[in-house]
Amino acid sequence: MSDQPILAVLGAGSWGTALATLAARNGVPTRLWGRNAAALAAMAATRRNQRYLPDLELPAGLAFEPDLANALHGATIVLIVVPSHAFAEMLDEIVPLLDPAANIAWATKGFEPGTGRFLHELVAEKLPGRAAAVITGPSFAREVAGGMPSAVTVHSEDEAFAQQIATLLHAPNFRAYTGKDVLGAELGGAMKNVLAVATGVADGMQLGLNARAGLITRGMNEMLRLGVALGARPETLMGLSGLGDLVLTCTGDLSRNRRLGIALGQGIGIHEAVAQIGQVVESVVTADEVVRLADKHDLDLPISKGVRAVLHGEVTPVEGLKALMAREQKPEYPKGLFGPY
Ligand SMILES: NC(=O)c1ccc[n+]([C@@H]2O[C@H](COP(=O)([O-])OP(=O)(O)OC[C@H]3O[C@@H](n4cnc5c(N)ncnc54)[C@H](O)[C@@H]3O)[C@@H](O)[C@H]2O)c1
Ligand SMILES: O=P(O)(O)OC[C@H](O)CO
Repeated sequence: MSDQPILAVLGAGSWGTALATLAARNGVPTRLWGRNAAALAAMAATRRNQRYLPDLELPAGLAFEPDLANALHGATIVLIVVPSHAFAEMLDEIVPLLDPAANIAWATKGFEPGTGRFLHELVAEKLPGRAAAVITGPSFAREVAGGMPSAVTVHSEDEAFAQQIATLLHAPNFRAYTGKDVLGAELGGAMKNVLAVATGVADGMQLGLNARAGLITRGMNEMLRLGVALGARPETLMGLSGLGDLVLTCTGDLSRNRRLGIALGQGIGIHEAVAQIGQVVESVVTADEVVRLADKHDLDLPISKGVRAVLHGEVTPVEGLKALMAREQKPEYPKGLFGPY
């Protein structure tokens, strides 16, 4: 691992731009690649990402590179921040272009659509032998870009690589904790997007604060049950990557997934709601994959399943809520907090 990393950030939306800015401010040579060459040229000229983070002044040390091969040339760390539906394709594109010394990090939250495979599984399959780390946790790009205090996690089986990524991003108001539970960290970041839709729907229907707290807590239970079944560490799910991001996204109106839920709860159709948000709303694809994984492990996750059904228009939000409330009475933790479930 090189002591003087060169960073390529792939994905010039709000989160890729915010993370690239943190690294560049730390003096790390950083290139930001995006698929829209005109947008990159405008960023280079104005030092602003006008569409995604207009208030952020982009540091002088941040370079913009529309050519993927140039962006990757000599880069020793590649940080992928494209939406989950584009993740596998992005890996395929970079495989022949990577520097032999390059290690891989990502801040995408989600699964491979259609298979429920974790992003770390895709990285291991397509880029074997390279250190791999996920950056996740409660972090609205706009707040990070505005220098507001934030704490995230970096998980990797390679502790030195996790530490290197944490150091690369560290700032007076940006703190990264490290860990080794890549699966747990990824599961928390993906599932909270689905659960945020549920609380958003309830808030859009003006069901009150009791409903919101109930959904967050029972949602956390779903995250723990699926996580433990898949081999995640419960403490990862109870930490920043799980509970932390769940609370943020279920209560913070900057969350696009929460805003989607609010719109659905107000009777707005899904296509119109997603178009109004105008950015990536990961729950739209992630809900299917959470339910796929739950079915595979024979787990009943009623909130996640309800969100999936509402997103597909199979039930209305009112019908979805009625179904949740009509479930049979049972103990809160039939088999203890951490299972076995
Ligand atoms: N924005 C946040 O606060 C935040 C925080 C943590 C994690 N994330 C995660 O980061 C990922 C990216 O989200 P974002 O917020 O930056 O999204 P965004 O909507 O702000 O931007 C999406 C970017 O992805 C690009 N893109 C879309 N399809 C692409 C493709 N096929 N190939 C290459 N680029 C493509 C778009 O051009 C755009 O630049 C998501 O998984 C999201 O959950 C976002
Ligand atoms: O806007 P959301 O709902 O995609 O959430 C953004 C981040 O994942 C919050 O940690």
